[in-house]
Amino acid sequence: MVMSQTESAFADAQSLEQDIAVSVQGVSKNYGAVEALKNMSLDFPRGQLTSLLGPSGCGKTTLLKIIAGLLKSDTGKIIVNGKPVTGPGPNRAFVFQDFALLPWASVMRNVAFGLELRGVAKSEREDKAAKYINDVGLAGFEGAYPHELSGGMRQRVGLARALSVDANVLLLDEPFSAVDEQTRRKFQEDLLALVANENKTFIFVTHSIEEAVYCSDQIALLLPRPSRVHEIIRPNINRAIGVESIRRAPEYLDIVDQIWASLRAYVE
Ligand SMILES: Nc1ncnc2c1ncn2[C@@H]1O[C@H](COP(=O)(O)OP(=O)(O)OP(=O)(O)O)[C@@H](O)[C@H]1O
Repeated sequence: MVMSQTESAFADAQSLEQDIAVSVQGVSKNYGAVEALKNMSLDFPRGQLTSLLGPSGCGKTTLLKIIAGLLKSDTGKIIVNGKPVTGPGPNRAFVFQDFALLPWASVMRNVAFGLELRGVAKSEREDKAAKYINDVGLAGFEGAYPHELSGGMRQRVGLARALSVDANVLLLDEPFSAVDEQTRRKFQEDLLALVANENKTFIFVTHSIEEAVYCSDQIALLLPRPSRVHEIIRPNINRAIGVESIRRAPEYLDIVDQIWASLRAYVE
């Protein structure tokens, strides 16, 4: 039997054997009577971008916070680089939805802030911050303050700060939700370049099926009530054909349709 690309995207995920950076093992979390996560298990391959995709309320942010060590699970454990998570740690950096920048500090200080908290000397932290300011496309804005920047630029500051602390796991909670479509697309390209060049593990919450299929090595499709991993999909998009061709390619559109079919019942 010949498998379609869509079928093989789903099958590949099952036969995957890889170096796992983050492993979620039997994690449950209740908020009072609300079962936000129920016995969830999920692995995140090292050096890859995994999206958490699913309808509102399926526990994506909760899972991200538990991985970050900002929230305790009721049952189960999180293993990062082979060790159980007991709280926040330097191997993970969180990029918040609202970017969480210091309004009174320049771009340079904001980006270097994580290193400042760790006691890294000023010249060393500014060298490092300068590299990531450049990598996220903000060269020339080192002295600007958050209120002088657009939403997209502030988001880049948040990302540069997360990159500069040398965490090998980056947790991004809907980083593209507050920006216009054009900025979002540019940012997706930059993110893909970072994934290719940085050998870091990216865990990325999104509501957008198209974005998940375009950007991800792996998509964990979560469904609610009770929240669970419905499917793991590896899109295997050939990015060499260029953005515009990808967005029209039948294999890309097939995966988008198949995910939409799974989600439809929960959003109508
Ligand atoms: N602090 C809290 N107290 C009570 N209930 C909460 C709390 N945080 C989240 N919840 C509930 O837990 C469930 C999962 O929430 P969570 O924010 O993790 O979902 P999500 O998939 O990230 O949602 P969204 O896509 O809307 O951001 C939801 O039903 C939410 O209302």
